[in-house]
Amino acid sequence: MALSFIKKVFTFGKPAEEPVPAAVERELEPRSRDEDLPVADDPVLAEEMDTAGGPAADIDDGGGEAAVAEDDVESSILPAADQLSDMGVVPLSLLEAEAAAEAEAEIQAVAEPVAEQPPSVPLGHLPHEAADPVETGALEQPADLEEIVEKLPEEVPAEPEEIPTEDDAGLDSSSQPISPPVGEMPGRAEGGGPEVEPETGSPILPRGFATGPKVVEPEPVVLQPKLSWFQRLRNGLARTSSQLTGQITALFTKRKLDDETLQDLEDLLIQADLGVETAMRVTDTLASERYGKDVTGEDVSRIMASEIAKVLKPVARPLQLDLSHKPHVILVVGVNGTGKTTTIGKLAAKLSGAGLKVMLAAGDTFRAAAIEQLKIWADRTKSEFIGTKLGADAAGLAYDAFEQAKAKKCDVLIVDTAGRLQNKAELMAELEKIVRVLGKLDPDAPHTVLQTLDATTGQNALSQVEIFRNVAGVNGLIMTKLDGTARGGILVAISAKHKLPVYFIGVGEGVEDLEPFEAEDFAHAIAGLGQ
Ligand SMILES: Nc1nc2c(ncn2[C@@H]2O[C@H](COP(=O)(O)OP(=O)(O)OP(=O)(O)O)[C@@H](O)[C@H]2O)c(=O)[nH]1
Repeated sequence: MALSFIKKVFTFGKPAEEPVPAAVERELEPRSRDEDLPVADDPVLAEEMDTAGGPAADIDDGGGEAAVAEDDVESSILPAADQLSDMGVVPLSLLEAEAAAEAEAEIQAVAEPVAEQPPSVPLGHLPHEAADPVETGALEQPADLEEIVEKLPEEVPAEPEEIPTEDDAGLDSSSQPISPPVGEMPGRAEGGGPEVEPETGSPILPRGFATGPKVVEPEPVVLQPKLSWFQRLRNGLARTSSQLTGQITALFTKRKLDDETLQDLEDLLIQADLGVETAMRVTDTLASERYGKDVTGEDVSRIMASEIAKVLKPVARPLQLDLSHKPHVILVVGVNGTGKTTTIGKLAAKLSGAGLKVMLAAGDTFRAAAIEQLKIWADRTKSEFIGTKLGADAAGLAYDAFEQAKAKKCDVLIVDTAGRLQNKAELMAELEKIVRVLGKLDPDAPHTVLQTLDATTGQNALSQVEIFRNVAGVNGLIMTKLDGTARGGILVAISAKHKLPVYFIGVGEGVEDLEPFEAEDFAHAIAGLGQ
């Protein structure tokens, strides 16, 4: 390499009449052969630039040592100036040397951009719309470019490098971009998550896949809008109301109100558990107002809501607490699973939240889980708690509870009882005993006997009230599980028949899902109307 530069910078032409001395020729001859010189990797451009005064320092191909070695070689093979003249060697002029160096630099300047053509935009594959910069003259092509390119076959790929496509990987690329969009890049978590260093040599994956460690996204905080009680009631009664109003609308589509439609409506309302009495009230009112006229489903819903409200108003009463009694005793009874324990917890939350001192007594001595469940509610609601061992006498516990509540000056004592089927005489007798024992401690106790009713049981709830009323003297009702049932109409039938106060209704398992019973709200919700 250095030798080629030397060849360019120095002319070895000598006057013919002055032959080179044989000794000198011998000394020069072996060193004039390229193969005898140490050769760097890039024998043409970089080193020549270096020697020609170009930016040698910038071109460090890692062969620094080689360059130093070449310098040594050059100095060892370069004859001194006076020696050259002695040898008849005539140095090129400075201008000639510069011209040679410039020529080499030009070759490199032209060659480099060609060699750096991005493989993804191959020549000849420009879109037709895009003007060819060479054709338009925007990019002036050097006249000798072809020649230069020919000289550098290894540096200019004849064919552009193909980017491997999904086809190459045996995958369908018909609708695939060559570069997958952000989020589908290998090594990048989907959804633009934190970037993950792609593994070297990782394959191009189909859409919907990503490589790298699983990125755990933080749980999005979903703020639930706070619903009003009426909204929750409507949601809870949605199944009941949609079934009812759907059937009514179907019945009154393009029909005048006649005897037949009235009879159909009455049947429909009875099947919806509203009870015969309420069904007849609705049809009578409808007939008196609209007989022989066109009637819409909404007309019927409004009249139905109005009649239901009339039935419910007398029973929608607040639970009266006589706080002259310390404690006011509430005995909670009902069939298994109707929601006694849960309802006690919800009531305790309301009462202790209002500043009353409450004691909860675990009178369901049949179920260990029931005792534990009530203890949890007592802790949650900061209420006093009294329990006994499994299988112990429930009446005895009721007695102890009253004594303790009195001693602790509790305002309210709520006694849980075991669920029992109304036809189990033995269990019903035990319930009677609890009532008797409490009556011995305070002639008015229990002051309130609350029965929980599960709305999903439908017509069966009517007979449950009948029996518990006779055995335990039930004097108030709470209907639970009005949410998710299509049988909410049963509350209307029970109210019409027993005329017992309905204090609260439950529309869910949460502590806030128990609210005072409001006749108008319930009537509107069940008829699918607004407040
Ligand atoms: N969806 C819904 N579930 C309720 C409601 N009230 C109570 N529950 C659920 O009904 C189930 C039974 O409730 P409990 O309070 O254990 O009933 P219980 O009458 O004490 O049961 P026993 O001790 O077996 O007699 C529980 O899973 C409660 O969470 C309500 O209003 N709506």
